[in-house]
Amino acid sequence: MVETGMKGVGGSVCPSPVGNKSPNSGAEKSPEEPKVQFKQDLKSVLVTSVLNLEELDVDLYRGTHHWVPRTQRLFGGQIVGQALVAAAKSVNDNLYAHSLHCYFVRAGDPKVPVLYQVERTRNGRSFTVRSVKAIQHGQPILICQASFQMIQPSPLEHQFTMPVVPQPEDLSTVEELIRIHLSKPDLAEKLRQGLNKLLANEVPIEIKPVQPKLFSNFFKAVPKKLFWVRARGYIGEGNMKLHCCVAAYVSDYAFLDTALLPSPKYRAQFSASLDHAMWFHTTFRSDEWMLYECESPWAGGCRGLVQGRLWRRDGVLAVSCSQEGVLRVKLSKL
Ligand SMILES: CC(C)(COP(=O)(O)OP(=O)(O)OC[C@H]1O[C@@H](n2cnc3c(N)ncnc32)[C@H](O)[C@@H]1OP(=O)(O)O)[C@@H](O)C(=O)NCCC(=O)NCCSC(=O)CCCCC(=O)O
Repeated sequence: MVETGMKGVGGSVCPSPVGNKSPNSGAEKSPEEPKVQFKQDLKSVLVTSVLNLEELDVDLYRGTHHWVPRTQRLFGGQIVGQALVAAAKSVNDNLYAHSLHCYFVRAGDPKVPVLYQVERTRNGRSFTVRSVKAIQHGQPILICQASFQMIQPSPLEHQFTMPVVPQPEDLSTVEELIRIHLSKPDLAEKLRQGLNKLLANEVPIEIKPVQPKLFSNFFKAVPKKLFWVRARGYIGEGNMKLHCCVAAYVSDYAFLDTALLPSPKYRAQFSASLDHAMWFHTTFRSDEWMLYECESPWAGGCRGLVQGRLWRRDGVLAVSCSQEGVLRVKLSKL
């Protein structure tokens, strides 16, 4: 794993301890307060496998796959998460990722592992930069630059306000929503097959949509969506570097399709993320519910731009993300 031990990161936005507490936590419990859901004590596969890179040589690592999207190209979030693990292994313990910028230059092949080659670009007094190349078949599939900083508290602080939404305990998971659809006797056979395939997915992320109907992509809507998200399984407190790598994995999921929301008459024939950028603002736990606020300010030229914010439950903005993806669409038959 990246590093072990209890470490904080950032702290400039909110010097609160690691963890995503509900806005009411610490206060006396009111009868309306939702019950806290405890996770199974099963370690997240993201920690035990996906982000657990094998060290082959100095600054050279190998990563394997767990879940592969139906497109049969490697999941972008997996490659970014693994690249960040590789980069983080070469920086001092007192440095934490504050941003990364990646280009997906070739489709990842799920049949072979990915090699991660780290270049120690610069070690500064406060900031340290690493460049990582993800390689398959001797060619780069991703180029990534990650910047790390030592903790530097600052009086300069502000953040947007978290949207007010229902708490995850009051919402259904994607799987629960799919099962409700599947129980409808008049469901078209093609849709039933598609939903069953989705259920068989072993994506190591749990999602609770705030507006479930937007997840079906059948309704015209402004290009904004909100969902609660967390890593499946337990990761635990204390390894902020690892939580950032898991957030990198999570942040690419269900992100780009925000750009399709205003155009339900089209469906993506070919979609793939072209680039992905992240900014880590403060401490959080990626195995606890975070609100992912996604919006697409623009689409055109067979591309879509999406921007996202990952909020801790206590209203602290933890991570910001941006991505442009290629979106080639065709008229939807449904
Ligand atoms: C394909 C990328 C983006 C670059 O494209 P291009 O330079 O065009 O590459 P080619 O290899 O020449 O073409 C690829 C593919 O596209 C077809 N193509 C190209 N141009 C056109 C055109 N003008 N009109 C129609 N079709 C065109 C071309 O024929 C090829 O089709 P194919 O033969 O059927 O393959 C390239 O840079 C790339 O692949 N980059 C990697 C992108 C990537 O893998 N990103 C990460 C994965 S995406 C992801 O994980 C999203 C999350 C999914 C999970 C979820 O939310 O559910």
